Amino acid sequence: MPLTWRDVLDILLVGILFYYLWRLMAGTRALNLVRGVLVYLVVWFLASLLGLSTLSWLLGNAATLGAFALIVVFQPELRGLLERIGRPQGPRAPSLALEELLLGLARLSERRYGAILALERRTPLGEYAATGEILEARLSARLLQTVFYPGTPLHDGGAILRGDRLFAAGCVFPLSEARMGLGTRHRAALGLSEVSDALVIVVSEETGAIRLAEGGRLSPPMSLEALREKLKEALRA
Ligand SMILES: Nc1ncnc2c1ncn2[C@@H]1O[C@H](COP(=O)(O)OP(=O)(O)OP(=O)(O)O)[C@@H](O)[C@H]1O
Repeated sequence: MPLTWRDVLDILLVGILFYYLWRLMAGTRALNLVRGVLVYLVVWFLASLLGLSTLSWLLGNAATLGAFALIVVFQPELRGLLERIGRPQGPRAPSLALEELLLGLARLSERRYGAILALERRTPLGEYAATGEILEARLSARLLQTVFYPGTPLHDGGAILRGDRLFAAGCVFPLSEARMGLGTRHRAALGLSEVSDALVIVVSEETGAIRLAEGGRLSPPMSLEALREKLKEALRA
């Protein structure tokens, strides 16, 4: 059968689809899943090819059950994936009071006030804001210190920035499953960055170190200068 332009288009689109899926999954647990599924399919294929009927029957039946099990186990990743596919395009964030934010972070870090701050971008974080207290207050360095002052009812949990407003505080973020040798504050920052496009800043209570979680990756401790550049760049994109 001759190759038509439709076949070429078909192959091209499938290629692009796989390329984007691969990019979306890079650095997530889902990549291990894909490798696992590929090994499974190869073994299944070989079993059928060699006529190993019991093994191929077993693998065939387990595949149906396994598909449902995978949907349950990888529900957070699938959710993150679908969210990224459906994310609206356009400006990523309204104006951010960057210098006020950096000043606040500097104070939190000096004083070792543990903090977790999510900068909302295209993914609406309303459902996480609803787990805490809605503040809708103009962001200031002093407000940040007040919210994260140890012992206040709102210091426990994460805060959400929407543009130049501190939208909510005391919020519960989803915990990442990744093993990284850090506590729940860092796991919550990473977790939220896995299921949304938020930039999540963490200040460690133990060391005062500032890190940034974005797209399922947590940075090493970074200086305020580096964070300023990173935020400028990310919010421009
Ligand atoms: N799911 C969550 N969402 C938002 N914040 C959370 C969540 N889980 C824990 N936290 C915050 O993390 C705090 C516990 O931090 P923990 O000491 O376990 O973390 P850590 O990563 O070791 O950070 P640190 O270096 O600050 O000690 C809690 O008091 C709470 O404020």
